[in-house]
Amino acid sequence: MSDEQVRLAELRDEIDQIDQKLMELISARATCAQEVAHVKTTANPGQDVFFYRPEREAQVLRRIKEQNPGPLSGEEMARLFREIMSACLALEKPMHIAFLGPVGTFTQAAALKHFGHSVISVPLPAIDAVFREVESGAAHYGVVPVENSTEGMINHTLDMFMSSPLKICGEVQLRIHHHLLVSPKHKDQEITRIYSHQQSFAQCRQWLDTHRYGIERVTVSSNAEAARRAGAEPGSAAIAGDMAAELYGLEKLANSIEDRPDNTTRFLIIGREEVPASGHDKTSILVSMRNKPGALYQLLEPFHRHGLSLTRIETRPSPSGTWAYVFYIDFEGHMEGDQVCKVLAEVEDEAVELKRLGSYPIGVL
Ligand SMILES: O=C(O)C(=O)C[C@]1(C(=O)O)C=C[C@@H](O)C=C1
Repeated sequence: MSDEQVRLAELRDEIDQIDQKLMELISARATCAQEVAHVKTTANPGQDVFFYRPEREAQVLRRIKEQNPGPLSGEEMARLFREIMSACLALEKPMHIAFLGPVGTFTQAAALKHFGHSVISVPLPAIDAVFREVESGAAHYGVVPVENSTEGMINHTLDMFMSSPLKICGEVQLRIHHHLLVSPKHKDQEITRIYSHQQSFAQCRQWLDTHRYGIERVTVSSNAEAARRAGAEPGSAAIAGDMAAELYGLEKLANSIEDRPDNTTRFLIIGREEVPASGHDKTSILVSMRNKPGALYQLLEPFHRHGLSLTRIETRPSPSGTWAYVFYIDFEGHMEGDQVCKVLAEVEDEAVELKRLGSYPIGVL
């Protein structure tokens, strides 16, 4: 055997022994999680038991990122633990996660990033269908897009909160890379039509105008549907992400064609219960104010006075009447905190209506 072969054999032997220990430790962790489930169930007989604990998961993942010794990056290590926790949770209770489908969309990628791969993911055709699935109890949680860094808010999601009793339980951000995709079967044919979702066309507008000017752009209901069509129709291409490309066996004609290199979409996790504080949280509310001078100042002033940082404010037309508005506000802090309680009490005094959409851990992954 050469020196190289001897050294490789030694190192592989070492890796085998480490893997054995890792396996034993992961199994011990999984047994612990089963015991946690037993404690939760026996402490709440006949009641709805919440096996998924977003605040605890956020604390675990934050600690892993902070204490990670390297050489793997904190993100990489957290991703591995994300999957371990996902498998442990599935042992406690398999989670049904509804998402804006079909299979292969960025929303599915966001759901898997947030919950890990050991969930049962349920694709639904529209944002309101995801809300309904969770409201009815058919799914434990739902995942819907809420804003994109290039294109702004997804108003349909915001508007759903006006009437839905659901709570926001978490958030997850996903870097969105779009590719120009074709079927390997038809790749020699001239492209006369490009399919994509309207948001993706908007996020790649400049690239398309420069590189594929004049080619027909056909808007479809999702990127995954665009990929499906490009796979079936000669002379067509799709703009979609990696998951859709893989699902329909498409090839990349051009990689990462989004106009802004930091193109990111934020998704919300919706559920039926409130989430306790994790130590690094955000709160979302909907507020409608009387239509009078200084109303917006009056709404925002308590946040400034109590030192609460606003991360977003959006205005939406109120369903109650013409020229009336509802403000959708995100800020740092948890509803269990003193400062947040004081601010919300003051806002409530002045508002026509205040709806607490939820406090939830700031995205870790
Ligand atoms: O700590 C809990 O409550 C658990 O159920 C354990 C555990 C874990 O594997 O660490 C699993 C699922 C929860 O979402 C959070 C954490």
